[in-house]
Amino acid sequence: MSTSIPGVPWSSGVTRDQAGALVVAGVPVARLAAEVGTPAYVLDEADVRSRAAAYRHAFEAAFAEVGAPGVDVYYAGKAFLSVAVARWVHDEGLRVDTATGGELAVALRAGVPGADLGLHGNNKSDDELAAALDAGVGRIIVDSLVEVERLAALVRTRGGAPAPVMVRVTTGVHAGGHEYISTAHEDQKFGLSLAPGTGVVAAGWTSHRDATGTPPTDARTEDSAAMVALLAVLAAPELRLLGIHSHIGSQILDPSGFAVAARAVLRLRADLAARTGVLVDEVDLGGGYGIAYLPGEVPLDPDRIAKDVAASVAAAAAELGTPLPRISIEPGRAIVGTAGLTLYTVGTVKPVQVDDETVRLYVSVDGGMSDNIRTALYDASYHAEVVGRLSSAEPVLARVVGKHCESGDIVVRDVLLPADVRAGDLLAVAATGAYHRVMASNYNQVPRPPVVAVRDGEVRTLLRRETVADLLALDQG
Ligand SMILES: Cc1ncc(COP(=O)(O)O)c(C=O)c1O
Ligand SMILES: N[C@@H](CCCC[NH3+])C(=O)O
Repeated sequence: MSTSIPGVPWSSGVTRDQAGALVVAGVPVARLAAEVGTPAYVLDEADVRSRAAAYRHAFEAAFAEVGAPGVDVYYAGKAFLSVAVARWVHDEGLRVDTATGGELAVALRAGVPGADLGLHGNNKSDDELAAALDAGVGRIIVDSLVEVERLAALVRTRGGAPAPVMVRVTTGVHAGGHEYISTAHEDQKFGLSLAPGTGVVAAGWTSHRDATGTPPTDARTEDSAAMVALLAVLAAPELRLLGIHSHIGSQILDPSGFAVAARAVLRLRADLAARTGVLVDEVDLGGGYGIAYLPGEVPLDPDRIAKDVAASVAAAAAELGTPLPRISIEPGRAIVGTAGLTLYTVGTVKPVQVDDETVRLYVSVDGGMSDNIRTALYDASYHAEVVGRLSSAEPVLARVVGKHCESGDIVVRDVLLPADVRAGDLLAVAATGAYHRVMASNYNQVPRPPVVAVRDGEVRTLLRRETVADLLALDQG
């Protein structure tokens, strides 16, 4: 995927005009600031669409090449979801993965058919499960033994067709940009372990038997939690087992973990078939494909990763003597991350003597940790530039900070900015399309910024700016 400004992770529609100001999909940043104000999240529609299409084509081609029966790409809506974005990705042939009743409601409002939706979550409420059943979602990804029981009971009470289910497993692969976004090691809350013997604990064996009376009849104490859950789904007439799901983490730049996880899942699928005669049709390998946040960083390439994963899946299936499953993946960040930037206005600029040799320029912007929590939460790194004008002043060490009452309110920890950066300058932070607006807060009663889409010189508001009146309206006195 080419960016028009080499090296910097702006969206593919970003250019500089003759005066040096940034232009996003034909819209100069000064016009954006005048029309929608700052701070604002700006999303390049063409970039989202082309990355969605690139992932779909790459995985379809790679798995067709190895003879797999098909591929589905689910856009992970947790990265950023609005009605328009759900429609864009669905137009591009993607399905939509949701993680809560709220995300499900947005996707449904967008008109995505239930059959093209999935529902995840380690702690789904009965209301969320019922909403998924009402919508006829294509798959519910169960995350615990208790949920298998609860979902079966819900279907029993409501009547109707068996619920289509995938079982989320943890493969023990440690991958991802930060411990908090790594999801397949043992000591965390997601999924069901593949390690032998873990089924005993996961099932709360005795109490599980006593409490519910419906342990899978042929489960053994040496079984993994994942195996016990699969057997439980097969034993429940209210559930229809579609397949096995694995998601190893997020912002993964070393692709080796995908192959290891894929092999582990295929082995479990073969073990289940040997045990029960049921060879499940589908395997989901999750999302997690890393993007560039800094100039020079190299994102995962969809064609490369698709070929590698397809080769590993094909090799594992051949070794195990099982036919290839239908494959699905769930990229989120890789679809919307690079498409977004956050546009701020600079306020206070304060040089601070840090030690005998170093002066750091603290550049305050009109947002902060309420619109970008990733720096504080994951120690994430970003690139920022003064984007309203070209400066010939020398670059100096700077830190972009927000307006919150917190010294950890840092947006960009270290960046070189022109020494003449001043109040009123427009400043943009790159690669903020994923996990920014959706993780935004109202800390210090700061209203959340809008999300605007740009395309061919047009600006369209996807989510309007919150106002103080919105916040006051929540306050019931
Ligand atoms: C189950 C599941 N699928 C997909 C994703 C999307 O991950 P990413 O945005 O890194 O592609 C996540 C988030 O880590 C997830 O938990
Ligand atoms: N919110 C995280 C990713 C979590 C992925 C969802 N399981 C981030 O900003 O990187």
